[in-house]
Amino acid sequence: MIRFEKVTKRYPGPGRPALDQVTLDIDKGEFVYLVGTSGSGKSTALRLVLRELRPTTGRVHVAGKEINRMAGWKVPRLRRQIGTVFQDFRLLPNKTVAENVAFAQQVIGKSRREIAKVVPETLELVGLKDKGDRMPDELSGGEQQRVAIARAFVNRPMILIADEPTGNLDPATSVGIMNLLGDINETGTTVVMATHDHGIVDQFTKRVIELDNGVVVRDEASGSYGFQH
Ligand SMILES: Nc1ncnc2c1ncn2[C@@H]1O[C@H](COP(=O)(O)OP(=O)(O)OP(=O)(O)O)[C@@H](O)[C@H]1O
Repeated sequence: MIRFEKVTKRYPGPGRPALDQVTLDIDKGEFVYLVGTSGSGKSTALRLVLRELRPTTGRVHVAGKEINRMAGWKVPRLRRQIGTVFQDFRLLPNKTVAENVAFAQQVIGKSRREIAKVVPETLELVGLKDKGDRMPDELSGGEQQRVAIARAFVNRPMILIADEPTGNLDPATSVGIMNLLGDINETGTTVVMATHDHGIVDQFTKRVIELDNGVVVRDEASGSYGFQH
C-alpha cells in the first residue's frame, strides 16, 4: 500500500538529509507505528506519502502508483484516499461537529442525501452520536480528536495517517482514541501513526518502524517503543 524505495529527502540548506535512503513496505490493512526522537524524519515521511513533499531521490509508491511522478491534477484524488489526523485536531472552529465532518464530503462533491446519511453513521462510529450540533470548543480534547477522526474517515480512505494523535490527550483518553483507530484499522484501512507515546506503543502492540537521523534503524512486526528520551 505504501512503498519507499531508497528515499532521500534533503531540505534546502546544509546538513544531513531528513531521510536518508529509506526503504520500507507497508501492506494494505497494516497498523504501523513510526517512532524516533524529535527530528528523526517521521513527519517528513508522512508528508511524502501525501505528496506535500517530493523526495530528492528515490521513489514513493502509494496504492501501486509512483506518486512523485504523478501529474499535479491527480494529487487531490490521491489525497482523498488518505485521511489525516493531527495532534492539534485542526477542526473548523465556526462549524458544528456535524458540519466539520460533512465538510470533508462537500469538498469532494458528495450529494446532500449521501452526506445526510453518512455523517450521522460516522459520528455514531466514533461515539459522538448525540454531539453533532455542538461546537468544537464545547467538547473535550478526546471528543475533538474523535471528530477529527470522523472527518478523516468519513470518505472511507484506504490509508489513515495519524501524526501524534494522542499527543494532547491524557492516558485514559488516549486509550479510547487507540481503540477507535483499531476499529478503523479492522475495516481494512491501513493506519500509519507517528508517535512519541511509549505507553500507547507498549500497550497496543503493533509493527514498529524506528527512524534515527533519517535512517530506519528498527522494523519489528510486534515491537515496543524501545528507547527512552
Ligand atoms: N521545512 C523544512 N525545512 C528545513 N528543514 C526541515 C523542514 N522540515 C523538517 N526539517 C528538518 O528535517 C529533519 C526531520 O524533521 P521531521 O519534522 O521529519 O522530524 P520528526 O521526526 O517528525 O520530528 P518531531 O517528532 O519533532 O515531529 C529535522 O532535522 C528537521 O529540522
